[in-house]
Amino acid sequence: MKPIIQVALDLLETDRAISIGQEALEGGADWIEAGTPLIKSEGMDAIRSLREAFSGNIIVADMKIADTGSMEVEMAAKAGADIIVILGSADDSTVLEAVRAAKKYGSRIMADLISVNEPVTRSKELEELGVDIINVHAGIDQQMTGQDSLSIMKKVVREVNIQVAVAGGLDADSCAVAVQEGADIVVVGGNIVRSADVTASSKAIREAVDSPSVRAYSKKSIDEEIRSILGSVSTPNISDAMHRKGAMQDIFPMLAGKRMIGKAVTVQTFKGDWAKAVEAIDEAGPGDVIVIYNGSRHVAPWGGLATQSCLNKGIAGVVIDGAVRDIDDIRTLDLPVFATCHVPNAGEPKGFGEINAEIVCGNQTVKPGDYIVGDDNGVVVIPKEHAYEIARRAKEVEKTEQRLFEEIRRGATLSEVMKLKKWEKH
Ligand SMILES: O=C([C@H](O)CO)[C@H](O)[C@H](O)COP(=O)(O)O
Repeated sequence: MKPIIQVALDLLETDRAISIGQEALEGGADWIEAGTPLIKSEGMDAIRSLREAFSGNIIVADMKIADTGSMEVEMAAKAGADIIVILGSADDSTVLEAVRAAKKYGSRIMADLISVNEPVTRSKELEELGVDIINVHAGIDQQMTGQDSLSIMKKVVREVNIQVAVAGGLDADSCAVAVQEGADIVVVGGNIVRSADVTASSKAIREAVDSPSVRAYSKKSIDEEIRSILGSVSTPNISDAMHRKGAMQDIFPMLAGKRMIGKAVTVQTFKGDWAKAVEAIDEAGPGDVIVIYNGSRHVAPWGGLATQSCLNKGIAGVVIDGAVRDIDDIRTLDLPVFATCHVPNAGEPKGFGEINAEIVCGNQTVKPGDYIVGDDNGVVVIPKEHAYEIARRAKEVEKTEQRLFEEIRRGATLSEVMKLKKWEKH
């Protein structure tokens, strides 16, 4: 049987959900899911509206039922849902009540294994309890910390005889792997609904699940993955992902149009003393960013010769809380340089300070190995221990903005698209 694509409409407003759902169906999606955020935002009316708009399609209500199984299934079924989602971790009494109610109203039950400790054992129990579909799911917050659902899904498909769905940040490549490993249903949210071209994204997933064998899936190292994700987002996306933290203050690009991503080699120096700053070039390697605290706007610990030296070593860029000089040379060289200002005079190479100690640069703490990203907006520092999660969250921000941009391009204003008045704090 052809694999089923369930598009998860994780939006806050029904009107946007309907138009995005229509575009997803044009690309080849099969089932329409009223996402949990949509149901929480607009209630059963969201399901009613989707039922009306998509009369020929299966409607899944992602209720994530935790209790009162019968009552909540009845609500969703009467609103028009064909499949209703309960939490796999719900008590057996709730699951049984949900299953009984679903039978009464001619609906099916999908059990979501999000945060279930023993997913394989629980899947077998859920099958026994009468659930129709198991959904092996890494939740959106879990995905941001690197959890994925495919490895568990592979085990679950071998143990149960009911349909198995898989969800959790799936894209065309991972959908292809999922169906090759036996998934009957792929549930895709963000990678369809937050893309600028929903139809094209949905089509790419359709092609991937229909011809999965032609795709190669290569696993990157964590550092490669972090760098690759950070390479596709902006410093504003990262700042949003960090809840408006991480941006260096009073540090500006010295040349326009340069993007910089790398791991910090830190330098603490004092007012114009350029010895440690320049020695750090020899300590740093390809892909590193030298981050210097110098503390003077009037004497520079950095200039054109140091910049050229970095290029010889494949260093990714330089950030200076302080001044640079030789700005005319720096502008002709291909190295991203960020600093407080530029001045004519250098200091002296006295040798005070330290390389690779924790420093404060642009009013942000920077540890050796933290990820530093710079672009025309400025520089952000990402603590290394949270780099993967922040990169993933920044990517989600970027996807959301792409979709908003597209809707605004079609003629709406930002406040209209975001329903700003409705979502003001009361
Ligand atoms: O169920 C979901 C999540 O818990 C939010 O309610 C998502 O619909 C599901 O994870 C699919 O979305 P993506 O992970 O963005 O593909």
